[in-house]
This record gives sequence, structure tokens and C-alpha cells, in this order.
Amino acid sequence: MKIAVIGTGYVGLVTGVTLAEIGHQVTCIDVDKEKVETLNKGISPIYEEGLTELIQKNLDGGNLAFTSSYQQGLQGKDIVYLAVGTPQGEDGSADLTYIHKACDSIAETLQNDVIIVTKSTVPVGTNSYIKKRIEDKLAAGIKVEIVSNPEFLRQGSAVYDTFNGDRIVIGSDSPEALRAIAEVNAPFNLPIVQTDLKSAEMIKYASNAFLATKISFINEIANLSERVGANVDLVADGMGMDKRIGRAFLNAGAGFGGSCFPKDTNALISIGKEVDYTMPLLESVINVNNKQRGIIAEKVIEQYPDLSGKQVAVLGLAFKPNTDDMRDAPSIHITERLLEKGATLRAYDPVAMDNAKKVLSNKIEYVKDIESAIADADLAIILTEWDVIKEFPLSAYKKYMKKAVLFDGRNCFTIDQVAGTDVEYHSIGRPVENDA
Ligand SMILES: NC(=O)C1=CN([C@@H]2O[C@H](COP(=O)(O)OP(=O)(O)OC[C@H]3O[C@@H](n4cnc5c(N)ncnc54)[C@H](O)[C@@H]3O)[C@@H](O)[C@H]2O)C=CC1
Ligand SMILES: O=C(O)[C@H]1O[C@H](OP(=O)(O)OP(=O)(O)OC[C@H]2O[C@@H](n3ccc(=O)[nH]c3=O)[C@H](O)[C@@H]2O)[C@H](O)[C@@H](O)[C@@H]1O
Repeated sequence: MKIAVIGTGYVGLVTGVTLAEIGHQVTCIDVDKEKVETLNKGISPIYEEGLTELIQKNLDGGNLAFTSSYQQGLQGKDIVYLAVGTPQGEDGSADLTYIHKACDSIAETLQNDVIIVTKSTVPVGTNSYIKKRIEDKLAAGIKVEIVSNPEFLRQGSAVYDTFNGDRIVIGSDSPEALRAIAEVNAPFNLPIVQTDLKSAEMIKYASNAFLATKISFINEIANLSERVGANVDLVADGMGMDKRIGRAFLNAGAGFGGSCFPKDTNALISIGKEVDYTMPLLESVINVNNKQRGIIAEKVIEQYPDLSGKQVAVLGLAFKPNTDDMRDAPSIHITERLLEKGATLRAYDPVAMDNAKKVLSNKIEYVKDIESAIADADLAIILTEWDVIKEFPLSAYKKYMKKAVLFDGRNCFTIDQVAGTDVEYHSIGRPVENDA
């Protein structure tokens, strides 16, 4: 099939490249000319394992192209994927500005019938609106159909997830369009769930909100566990063995961040408000998470009320490992709070430091490795569970730091691993008497 993909962010780029990899002829369109230039050189503007190799392979193979021109990108295409951002608006609802602009550009440019496939996460009902908005501005005689195809990839494992997802969801009110998009996806060889348009839109929000709920739930259990002497690692393992619960997304820590869980949970609450339906469970999920993101900083401040003159090493800045994304990363709130208390911060992240410099305080010093970050530090805090951080020997903290004091916001080490070392160790959801 001849396919155009609009937007080359985490979702659009991975979608375009993997559709090319399974044999389609793909042109990706992005309004960011600099990004298009980088991509045409075969360089990925984002850090995702395996992505650069696939871009280069498919550019060389001639079935992948990048352009900032709608005219060039849409010419002769059968299918147009929409993968532009849908960030959180000021009132918590999804801001559809980019979707609207992309729709208008499609309508102004389109010369033939196409199926529009929406990958962007959009509120229930938006796909019907997208179809109408495009149709209203289209030249006479051209027809569009619409399919919702929400994306479930995780950043950091986006390429792997695309080829190994649990399911592909496609929703449409047009049986022909559903059949065509099922065929496009057939080479992925994954289960395909077919629904109506609105149910597909809802599956996406409900899935993210459910995963966010699991995280806030385990964080609440963690906070209670440490007060009553239980260990949340063991609690999560024991709960997770029940197949009805599952162990995934039961890791306690500094809360969820990233570009999607916070915004999509808020957007779902906003969808409810529009139909006069309040969602107290999801409101609590967000409240618990907002508090959880501050917990590691509060643990530090409880121990050291005055941080002035204290050198603090910050290990990990990205919102999760294996990504350079800093969107809504817990490190933003935590570093702000520690700076407010007078701390001097020296930070290290294996790949997110360039992006971190754009969003964190310019008072933070960035260094090239863990050793430099903890050298002569009074305390260290872990905010992202990168392998390099998890594998850094506990014994080395004593070697480099003034005193080995470690606040672990991602529970990278078990209580057993820490026992017998000279590290004063504070974590989340473990019995307090085992701390320090
Ligand atoms: N990031 C993720 O892991 C996931 C994101 N999603 C959803 O996918 C959508 C896209 O998210 P990301 O890829 O993270 O966004 P992003 O912000 O990384 O990328 C969006 C891209 O669209 C481009 N763009 C904006 N307006 C345009 C226009 N009118 N024409 C052409 N290009 C345009 C931007 O320049 C940018 O490169 C969102 O709705 C998000 O909720 C869904 C699943 C996973
Ligand atoms: O819609 C989206 O954008 C995507 O959102 C999440 O993917 P992502 O945000 O990339 O990363 P996750 O691995 O889900 O982690 C999200 C946040 O939750 C935190 N988390 C995750 C799991 C856990 O057990 N505990 C926990 O605190 C992570 O540290 C991170 O801050 C979903 O997992 C994807 O299925 C979805 O497509």
C-alpha cells in the first residue's frame, strides 16, 4: 500500500518506519523542517533502540521518504496516518490544535480518495469530527473514510513493542475501511481487535488510565507498607502471582511521568465532565501520583531540613529508562524542590541530559558518568532505573562520596542487596527499620 504518515514524533516515526519495514511504500510528513532534514540523513531525532538502523535500511531500500510538503507527501497515497501530538490543554482536556491543522492541510491538498487512520490519542467522538472537518473542506468528488488505530507502544521499547504488541486495535464505522486497515497490519502477525470508532477511542484512554491506576494503587500500598513494616517488593510479587492481577505495573517508586499517563488520565476526566460524569477514582489516581512524585524529595528534606551547602548527586533524569524524553519527568519536580531548599545539584543521565538542560534549572551541573556525579557528594538520589545505575556497585558509593547516603526513588536495590554494605539506604515502601 502507498501510505503517508503525518507527524514524525515517537509514534509517527515508529509507525512510518515499521510500516515501511513490513513492505509498504511510506512517506512521512512533518512541519518541522529541521527534523525532516535530520531524518533524510538517516539519523533518528529521538533515542529508540533499533530505530536508526530501520530508518537507514528503509531509506536505502527506497520504500521510506521524509518531507515537509503535504503536496509531495500525500500524492498518490491510499492511506494517511495521523500521528501529531495531542498535548494537555490548560483545563486538562486534550488540545486538538495540531490535529485540526493537519486535517486542514490534508483537505487542502488531497487529490484522491483515502482512508484516514488516527494513531494520535484523541477524545471519544474526535474521529467522526476529523472526517467531517476534512470532508467539509475537500474538493468535490473526493471521498475519505476514517479508522481509529490507537497506539500502545512504550517509549524506550517502541520498535520492539510495534512488532510484539499484545493486540492491534482498529475501529471504524466502515466495514470496507476496517478490512483495508486489517490487511495493512496483517504482516505484523498480531491479534487484531476490530470495533466501532468510539469504542476504539475509548480502549486507548481506558488502557492508559488503568495502568496509571495500578501504579498509584501500588504506590499507596507502598507508603502504607513502610509505615506498618511490610515490604512492597514482596507484596507486589505476591499479588502479581494472581493471574487476575498480574505483576506488571506494580513497581512502586517516584510516580508516573511521561507524555501520556498524566495527560490521558486528565483527558478522560475531562471527557467525563463534558457529559456531567465525575470520575473520583481517576481523580484520586492523579492526586496520589502528584504526591508520590514529591516523596523522595520529602524523605531527603526530613533527614536534612537545611540542604544549603549540601552537594547532591542526581542519578537519572528521563521519565523512565531507555528514553531521552523529559516530558513530565518526576525529576523536574524533585530537582526544583531540592534547589528550593538550597541544595547544590550535580546530575547524570546516560541519554537525557541534552533534553534535561532545556527544561531543568540552569543551576544544575551535568556530568558524564555516575562517578563524577557522586564524587564528594553528601547524598545521592536515584530518579530513573537505568541499567547502568542499577548495575553500579553499592560499594562504589562509599569510595566516591563524602558519606554513602542513597535515596532510591526507583527501588533499584533490594533490602538484601543493601544489607551488610555501608550505604545508608532510603527507598520507597520498604520497612523503615531496614532503612539507614
Ligand atoms: N509518545 C508515546 O509513547 C505515545 C504517544 N501516543 C499518542 O500519539 C500522539 C503523538 O505523540 P508523540 O509521537 O509522542 O508526539 P510528538 O510531539 O513526539 O510528535 C508529534 C510530531 O508531529 C509534528 N506535527 C505537529 N503538527 C503537525 C502538522 N500539522 N503536520 C505535520 N506534522 C506535524 C511535530 O512537529 C512532531 O514532530 C499523541 O496523541 C500521543 O498521545 C500514543 C501512544 C504512545
Ligand atoms: O500512550 C502512551 O503514550 C503510552 O503510555 C505508556 O508508555 P510510556 O509512557 O512510554 O511508559 P511506561 O513504561 O508505561 O511508563 C510510564 C510511567 O510510569 C512509571 N511506572 C511504570 C510502571 C511501574 O510499575 N511503575 C511506574 O512508576 C514509569 O516510571 C513512567 O514514569 C503505556 O505503557 C503505553 O502502552 C502507551 O502507549
